[in-house]
Amino acid sequence: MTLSSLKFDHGETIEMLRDSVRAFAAAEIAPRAADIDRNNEFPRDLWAKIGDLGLHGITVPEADGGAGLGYLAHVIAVEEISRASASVGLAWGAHSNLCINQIARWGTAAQKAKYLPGLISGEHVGSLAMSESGAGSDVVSMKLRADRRGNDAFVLNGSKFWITNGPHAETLVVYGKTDPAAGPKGITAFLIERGMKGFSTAPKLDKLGMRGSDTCELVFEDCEVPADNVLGEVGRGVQVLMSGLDYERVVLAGGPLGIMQACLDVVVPYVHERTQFGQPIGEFQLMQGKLADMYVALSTAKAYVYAVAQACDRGETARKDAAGCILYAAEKATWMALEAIQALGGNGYINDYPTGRLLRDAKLYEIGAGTSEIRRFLIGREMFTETA
Ligand SMILES: CC(C)(COP(=O)(O)OP(=O)(O)OC[C@H]1O[C@@H](n2cnc3c(N)ncnc32)[C@H](O)[C@@H]1OP(=O)(O)O)[C@@H](O)C(=O)NCCC(=O)NCCSC(=O)C1=CCCCC1
Repeated sequence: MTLSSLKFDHGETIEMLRDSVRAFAAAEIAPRAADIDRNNEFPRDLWAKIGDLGLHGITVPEADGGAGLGYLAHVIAVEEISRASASVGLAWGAHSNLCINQIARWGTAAQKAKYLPGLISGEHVGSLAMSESGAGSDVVSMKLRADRRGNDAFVLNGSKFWITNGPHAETLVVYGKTDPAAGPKGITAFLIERGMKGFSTAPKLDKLGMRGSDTCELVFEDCEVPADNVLGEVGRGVQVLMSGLDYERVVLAGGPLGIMQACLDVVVPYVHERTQFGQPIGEFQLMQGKLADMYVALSTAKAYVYAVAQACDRGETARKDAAGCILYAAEKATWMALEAIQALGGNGYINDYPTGRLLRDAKLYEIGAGTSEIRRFLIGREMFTETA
């Protein structure tokens, strides 16, 4: 018997999308998830297969070669991929949302024609770089310099840190300071290509979790970038960055939803199979209480995340709730992975079971795309100012 879940009426297109991504992820990703984690390896071969499914350009308008489906569809695809492997879900979210969606939203016709086809087919991997070793939560204090050279180029010097997909990306959206004295108004976004002279990547970082999603430092040493590669306007990169973070938080909130579902996928069969004191452990009310709390947490998180994604699809700004839905989903995912370990007892603590991986992967979502503390700050500040 399979566990039934609360139905959200998202219409036929979204339900078909969910079914096809779920079937793909179950066949192509889930069987490899433990090895991907153990070997600390980004499964690049999946990119072409995801491209064949037409998923990479999920939010890109059809006129630009995408599927034109929107943010709710994007959340659901991240959720289903993350259910199979959270680290593949994260790497794909960085590719499809942080990179592709930003180019689709801000790119000129020429930029879109040049960069989107390779990213949408899966031939190329995409990345986005804002953080630096000294500018994480305080992202606008970034130091990467982008100095004008004549009318036609900028020269980038500095580095970016913790960059998801950095080791593999052919196309990167990178933020730098074109006017360091202007604070946030001195930020500009650039499109960077692997192979540009003066651009290199350091060895990948050895992370606690999300080990199928490679992360590294990017280094820029007199890297000359054509002025045509400015994404958006010079000096207005902070708008590109901040609005992108809102969409990123909503879309990546699909990750913790997938992790929570993966916890149930392990725990529910286990409580039937495992017997203690002469009966399946699911007969014990303390275990039924755990099941209930897990189910309610996932259903609540889904309702919040989906509602915010639908608001984005209606064109509403959702800064407070973008932060709110990922805050809630991420904290519940970490809690739920701990509950899953507890439900499996000794087995939950050994690596033959996926529970340890789920916990290590879940923790990233309380840090990446803004820490829980930054999310609370954003929500509280907006609540205070909008009621002043
Ligand atoms: C919120 C924050 C802590 C502080 O913001 P401030 O108060 O300085 O920003 P504020 O004064 O709110 O705004 C600045 C300008 O920006 C405009 N704008 C804001 N929202 C928007 C918007 N939605 N659309 C357009 N413009 C916007 C704003 O108007 C202002 O411009 P103005 O001065 O008026 O000309 C911000 O720094 C932040 O958020 N940090 C977390 C970074 C952070 O989350 N990294 C995570 C990187 S790691 C990551 O992403 C991943 C990790 C793992 C996997 C993949 C991804």
